[in-house]
Amino acid sequence: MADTVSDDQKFCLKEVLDAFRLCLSENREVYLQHYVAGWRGLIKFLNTLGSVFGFISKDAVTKIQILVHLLNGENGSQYVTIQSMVKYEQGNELVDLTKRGNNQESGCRTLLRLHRALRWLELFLDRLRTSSEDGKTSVMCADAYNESLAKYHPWVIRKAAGMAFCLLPGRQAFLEIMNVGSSEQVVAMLGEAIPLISEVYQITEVLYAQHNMLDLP
Ligand SMILES: CCCCCCCC/C=C\CCCCCCCC(=O)N[C@@H](COP(=O)(O)O)[C@H](O)/C=C/CCCCCCCCCCCCC
Repeated sequence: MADTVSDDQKFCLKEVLDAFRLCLSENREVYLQHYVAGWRGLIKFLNTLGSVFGFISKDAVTKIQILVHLLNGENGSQYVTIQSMVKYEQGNELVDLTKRGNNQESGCRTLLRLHRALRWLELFLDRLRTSSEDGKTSVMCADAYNESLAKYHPWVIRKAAGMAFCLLPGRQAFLEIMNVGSSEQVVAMLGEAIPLISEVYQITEVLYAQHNMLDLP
């Protein structure tokens, strides 16, 4: 029977690993183009999980589209790295710092939402990597969410997310979707990917803290 998912829509952990590796420049700047590519790869995974996860995927896609639009726009050269984006948007008063105003779709605000989600991803993947064969992905996902993203979400989103987590496939099926090979191979690749994701997260966190932008509305 023909495969209904075309190859470029299929999730591949290696693709995500490569994107996050390419994110980092020699002087520890973060290339926005590869950051976006990493998220695009992750969304493919989300899309394999069914329509219950559609509201999460939709929000992530919207945010990625905002960043792609800025990258491809007339000021695209200012958006090559997260560092240059922050400098440009702050220097030109393109960021709403305390309350939502004219810049609701600034690159800085949009990326901050994905940045917070990246912390969830790091915590979740680390649990997945170190869990036993009978570990429950729904619990790992919920614990990682409660430790990171949940504090930024209103009750209704937390509730919907919690219900969706209960429908996650088991650990073995989860590892198979990664398209890497045996469980051992997936675990080894996660061991490579997590430090890269963590480094990108830390660099962004420090940058946003230096510019007092960790609480953008
Ligand atoms: C290595 C592969 C294995 C893991 C693959 C994971 C794939 C995950 C892909 C995407 C993750 C979702 C990213 C969600 C970004 C959410 C950003 C956000 O916080 N948005 C909220 C605030 O935005 P504004 O209103 O201020 O513009 C927005 O309100 C959120 C709406 C949607 C709900 C977000 C719930 C997030 C749950 C994260 C866990 C995803 C579970 C995936 C299960 C594998």
